[in-house]
Amino acid sequence: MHRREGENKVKKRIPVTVLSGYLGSGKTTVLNHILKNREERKVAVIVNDMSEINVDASLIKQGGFSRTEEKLVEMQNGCICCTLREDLIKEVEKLASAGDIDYIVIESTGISEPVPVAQTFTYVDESLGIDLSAFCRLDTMVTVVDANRFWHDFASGESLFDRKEAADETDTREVVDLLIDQIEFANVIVLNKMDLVAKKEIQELKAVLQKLNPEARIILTDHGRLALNEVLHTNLFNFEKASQSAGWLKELNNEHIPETEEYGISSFVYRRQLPFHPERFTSWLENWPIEVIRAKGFIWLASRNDTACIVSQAGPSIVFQGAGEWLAAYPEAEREQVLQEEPELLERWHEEYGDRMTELVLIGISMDKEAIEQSLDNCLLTDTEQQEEWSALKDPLPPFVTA
Ligand SMILES: Nc1nc2c(ncn2[C@@H]2O[C@H](COP(=O)(O)OP(=O)(O)OP(=O)(O)O)[C@@H](O)[C@H]2O)c(=O)[nH]1
Repeated sequence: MHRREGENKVKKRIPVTVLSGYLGSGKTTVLNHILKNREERKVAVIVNDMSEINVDASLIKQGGFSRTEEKLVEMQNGCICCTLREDLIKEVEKLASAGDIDYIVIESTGISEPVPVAQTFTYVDESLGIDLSAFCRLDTMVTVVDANRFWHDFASGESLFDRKEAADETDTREVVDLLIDQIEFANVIVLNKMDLVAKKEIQELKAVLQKLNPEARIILTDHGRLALNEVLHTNLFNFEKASQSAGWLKELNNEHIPETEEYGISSFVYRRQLPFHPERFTSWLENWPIEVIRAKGFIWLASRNDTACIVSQAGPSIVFQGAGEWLAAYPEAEREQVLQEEPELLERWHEEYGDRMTELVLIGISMDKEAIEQSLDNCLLTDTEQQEEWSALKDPLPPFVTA
């Protein structure tokens, strides 16, 4: 009896598809295509667009549906950007509780990060007293990629601010970082505008995207024409899984993704249990090998011996920051406690250095693995340098900003 009630409850939760994708990639085109082909489904739409609303309003009104059945909600006082959006939560709740809706499709702005949008559906907002997961469930995160602009945007080195597309003057995000976030968190990647790109280039780009996100389903489209079941009712979204689906993370966790030989796309992990010399490593960062398109991982820098550093690169954007202390730098009692609780950490524990280690995943096209490894090895402390006082080594990198 109880089980049946539970099942009914789950069935009633309205599935939600979120359309992300950089500005102009074709989100609205996909949305209009969904509305044109929705057949009997009663689809409500939430548009959160910084630019003018260009969802075909006639598609919303057409067909004699009442407003409760088909609804277009426009949210123009801001965007679903970097924080959880109170207005999004309220809108979704309003739509869901009005009933008589089969599906909700949200078009987020081209500059929104996907994780906070997804969190909107999984976290209870105590200040509002609303738990969206009681009304609806996130079904699919879709990212639309403009096949014709991808490499241009990827390599541009521009920030959203440079392009006058930033949320405000404090928004310093780089275009390429946003592209990567949207790709790495998607269940479905719609590689759109294939009519504008040669077939071979499309296949190569598809292989790159698959390497960046091995879990994602990739659909090739022109003018957003896709089968609706590829983006609606897929049941693909799972927060835990989505957070673990990035290609670099899989590689770091030893789930090597087979190479795509045809296009020379490959990946490897650079692992060493010796620290980098700060000057030589900085100079390596400044001369980043162009064939590496995405890299992320932990760095052990001799001059910051207690801090696990993180480097995250996507195209020309390289972010280097602190990620907390190595466990080996903890006070002894605390360290012992953690090691007791997580004994698997001991498997990689070095007698002298503990968990200090560089582990960097590199994904690229036509990479010369040996040459890259050699160039990184050249940055490691030499035997003589290991005898010196590491904290006295000149460190040209800026200090980490702590929140
Ligand atoms: N050639 C071609 N043009 C397309 C395709 N898909 C969309 N477009 C055009 O690309 C432009 C941008 O498409 P939109 O659907 O408005 O893109 P968007 O992602 O919603 O854009 P923003 O709302 O500004 O972020 C429009 O002029 C579309 O007609 C396609 O597959 N091929």
